[in-house]
Amino acid sequence: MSQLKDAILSVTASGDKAFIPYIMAGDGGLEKLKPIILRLQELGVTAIEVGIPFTDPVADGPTIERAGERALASGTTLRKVIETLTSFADEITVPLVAMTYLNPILAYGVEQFAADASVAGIRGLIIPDMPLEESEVVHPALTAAEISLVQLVSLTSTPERMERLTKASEGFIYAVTVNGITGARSSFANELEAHFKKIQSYTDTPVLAGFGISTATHVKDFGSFCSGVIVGSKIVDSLVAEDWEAIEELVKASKLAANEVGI
Ligand SMILES: O=P(O)(O)OC[C@@H](O)[C@@H](O)c1c[nH]c2ccccc12
Repeated sequence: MSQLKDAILSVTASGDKAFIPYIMAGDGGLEKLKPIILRLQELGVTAIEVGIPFTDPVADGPTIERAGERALASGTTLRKVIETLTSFADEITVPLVAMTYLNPILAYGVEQFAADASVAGIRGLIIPDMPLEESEVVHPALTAAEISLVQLVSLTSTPERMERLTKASEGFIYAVTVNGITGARSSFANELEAHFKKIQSYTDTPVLAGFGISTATHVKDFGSFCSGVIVGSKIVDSLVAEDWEAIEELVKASKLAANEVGI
């Protein structure tokens, strides 16, 4: 069972698309984590991806990397993020998906991490530097704590690997939208449609698109052929600017059912 998957499926069953904002825990200080999470869930997001800052963030883009540097400078650690989340876990109504590299988890202790993360409201986990072949290091402890291990599927994966990653992915499939497609974003949706349909054909676990999604039009475009989106850099920038209107506009773009009937 996966609370994360269930949350996404209940959104798509109602005709809307899943919307998962990414935030960097500790950007602006850890005291901001609670108000940000509570406000995002009030806006109607499906889940929240919570990034844990790391000194060697090989998979992060420049915006996320800088946010990570700010978070580290303010003293943020995996342990402090979990403690902070736990302090208001009873107010968290959406599943949290932690995004952390493998090292901090190993340093914390895999079993202890899984148990503490679960109490903190973490229902999914993305470990971008852990290959599928090595996931047995963490998988049993995560399963015991009912935390879904989400796999990233990139455009460059071979068909065999794509199928393997897709079938192994829990909660949802994180389908990476970009690869050599830079600049003109207006056309990327069309090119990716076939790729996404292929991924979805392997599984009934929802496929979500992430990377480079920054406008309401992107959200709607991707929503037309997958189960929803993950938005990172645009959310991080908007939080720094305290531009909640921009965030609200993106979330609204995922509410297709409401838009159709004009409410
Ligand atoms: O920032 P973007 O282009 O909106 O993409 C989301 C991405 O940043 C976020 O999901 C993320 C942050 N760090 C990661 C590391 C690996 C995979 C994904 C991530």
